[in-house]
Amino acid sequence: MQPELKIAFIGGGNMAGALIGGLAGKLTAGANIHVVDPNADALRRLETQFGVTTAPQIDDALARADVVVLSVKPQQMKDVAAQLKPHVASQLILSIAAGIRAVDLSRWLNGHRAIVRTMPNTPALIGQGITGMVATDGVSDSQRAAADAILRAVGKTVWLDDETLIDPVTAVSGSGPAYVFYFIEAMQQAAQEMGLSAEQGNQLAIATFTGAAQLATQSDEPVSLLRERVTSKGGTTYAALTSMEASGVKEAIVKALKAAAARGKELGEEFGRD
Ligand SMILES: NC(=O)C1=CN([C@@H]2O[C@H](COP(=O)(O)OP(=O)(O)OC[C@H]3O[C@@H](n4cnc5c(N)ncnc54)[C@H](OP(=O)(O)O)[C@@H]3O)[C@@H](O)[C@H]2O)C=CC1
Ligand SMILES: O=C(O)[C@@H]1CCC=N1
Repeated sequence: MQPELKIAFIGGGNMAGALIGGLAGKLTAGANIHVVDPNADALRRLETQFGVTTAPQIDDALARADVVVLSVKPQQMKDVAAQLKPHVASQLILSIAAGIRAVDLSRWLNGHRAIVRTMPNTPALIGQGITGMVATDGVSDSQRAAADAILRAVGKTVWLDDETLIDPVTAVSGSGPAYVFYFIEAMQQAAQEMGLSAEQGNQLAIATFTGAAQLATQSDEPVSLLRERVTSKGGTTYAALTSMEASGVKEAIVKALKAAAARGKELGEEFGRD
């Protein structure tokens, strides 16, 4: 534990809550985490659960932070940066927002150069997240290590050299848990339509995802080979995959992820303007 690392969160919503759950009392003491959010109920929950300090708006407490995590929606980022600007000096600014580019954050923060852009995901809540991250030139080695430690407290990290790759990361792993839940929902629906109970469908679909993901993680073989092993010639899996091919499921998934990446880029253009 780095008991002295002081982290401030601007925005105490879903993703910030997931990160704080992994950090408080583990990477740093809860009392070293400060959360700013206008919602009193959300702040009270975080105080009670993790022992963090809170405030309804940005104030001098931000100047004492080593790392300021920007965890508001992309649409809110420019206003937040304007409120934050007078309190920024040597802190590392760590953004988790989709779309918003480091160059825009830097401009809004008076040319601040220590910025890490990240894209985490909600399995961070149970320490199983994965985060794509990229650092600007002004980030020191110790700040980079601190950013990595923060995101590793809730899962794995993947560093990128090129900021434009954050949009594809957002499409794959940032939004990815939603596609998995969507696929599980479809399997649950099919199970029920074929006569299984909701509980049975739920259990079968979720355990299948967990088991297949663990198998893919632990296997040295490509997933395409793992898929082929399930697919007996002329059997049931073959029937299902042939039906999916005929419906263009893979093309639809590829198209959907490209739409997510395009939306990430668009969010940056839409909400990164002056
Ligand atoms: N959810 C996810 O799976 C992921 C989200 N992200 C990114 O994380 C960021 C947050 O997303 P998420 O947690 O889902 O969103 P939430 O809406 O749950 O959280 C944002 C919080 O910020 C608060 N807020 C608004 N304005 C301010 C302000 N001026 N000062 C302080 N707090 C403020 C909001 O309050 P109010 O509701 O009143 O506006 C809200 O509580 C987004 O930029 C998103 O792109 C990244 C990866 C995954
Ligand atoms: O949907 C979104 O815009 C955010 C970013 C990735 C996951 N949720």
